[in-house]
Amino acid sequence: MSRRAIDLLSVLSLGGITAGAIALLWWTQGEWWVASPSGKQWAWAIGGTAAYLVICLLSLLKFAGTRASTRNSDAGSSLEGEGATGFDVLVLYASQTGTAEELATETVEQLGRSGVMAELAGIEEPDEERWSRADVVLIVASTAGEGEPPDHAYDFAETSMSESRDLSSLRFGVLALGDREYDEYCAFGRQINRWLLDSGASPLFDMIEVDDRDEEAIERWETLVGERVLKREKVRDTVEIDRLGVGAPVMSMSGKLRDSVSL
Ligand SMILES: Cc1cc2nc3c(=O)[nH]c(=O)nc-3n(C[C@H](O)[C@H](O)[C@H](O)COP(=O)(O)O)c2cc1C
Repeated sequence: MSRRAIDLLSVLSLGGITAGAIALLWWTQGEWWVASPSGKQWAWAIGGTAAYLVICLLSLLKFAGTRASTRNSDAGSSLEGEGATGFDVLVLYASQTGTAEELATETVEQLGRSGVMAELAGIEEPDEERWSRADVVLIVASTAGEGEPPDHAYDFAETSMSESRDLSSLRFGVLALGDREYDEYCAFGRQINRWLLDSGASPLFDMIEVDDRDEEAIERWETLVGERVLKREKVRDTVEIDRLGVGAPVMSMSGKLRDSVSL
C-alpha cells in the first residue's frame, strides 16, 4: 500500500473514531453512571492504556528511523550510521502532484532494504559540490504544463541545467514520467537525461519513460536499480585481481570504482 493510501486510511480511521465518540455523547441520556470501576476493570483500563502508549512509542521510533534513512534535509551531508556503506547514492525527484516523489521514496526504500542508504531530495536541493560527491544519482522526474518542469524544479532547469558541469565521475539513471496525450512527452525527463550526458555522466541504463503510470515501465526501473546499483555497490568495496592466477593477490583496490569495473 502506498504512503498516501496509508495516510488517507489513518485520517479516515481517526475521523470515524471521533465521529463515533461524539455520537456516544447523545446515546448516554441522563446522569453519568457514578459507581467506581472494579479492580479488574481498572487493571484492563491501565493495561490497555499502557499497551496503546507502547505501540505509539514503537511507531514513533520506527517513523523517526525511516525519516533518518530516507529524508536527509541537509543535502550537503551524506548519511552515516548503521548499515551505511559509504557508497553515495542520491535519489532526486521532480514532481508536480506527488507521483514522482512517491516513486523516488519507494526507490530509496528499495535500496535501504538491500543495505544501501540513499539520500532523498528534490532535484533543486543538492548544491554543485553535493552532485560531484555522489557516486550514483537516480532521478525520477515528471513533466508538467506543456513540456515544462514541475514548479519546484523550474529554477534548477533554468540555471543549473544551463551551466556546463563536469559530472564525468557520476553514474546515473533517469525515470521520466509523462503522458503520451501531451505533445511534449516526458520532455523534462528527456532534458535531464540530455544534460547529464552532456555533462559527461555515464548512464547505468537507458532512460525509462513511464506513460501514465505504466506499471511495466516502473517494474523495469525497479529491476534495473536492483541489478545495476546494488550489484555495483557490492563490487565496490574491495576488488582483488589475481593476474597470476596462483591465488596471490597482485592488486587490491578499494574505494570508488568508476571506469575500471564495467557493468
Ligand atoms: C497539468 C498537467 C500537465 C502535464 N503536461 C505533460 C506534458 O507536457 N508532457 C508529458 O509527457 N506529461 C505531462 N503530464 C503528465 C504528468 O507528467 C504525469 O501525469 C506524471 O505522472 C505526473 O507526475 P507528478 O505527480 O510527479 O507530477 C501533465 C500532467 C498534468 C496534470
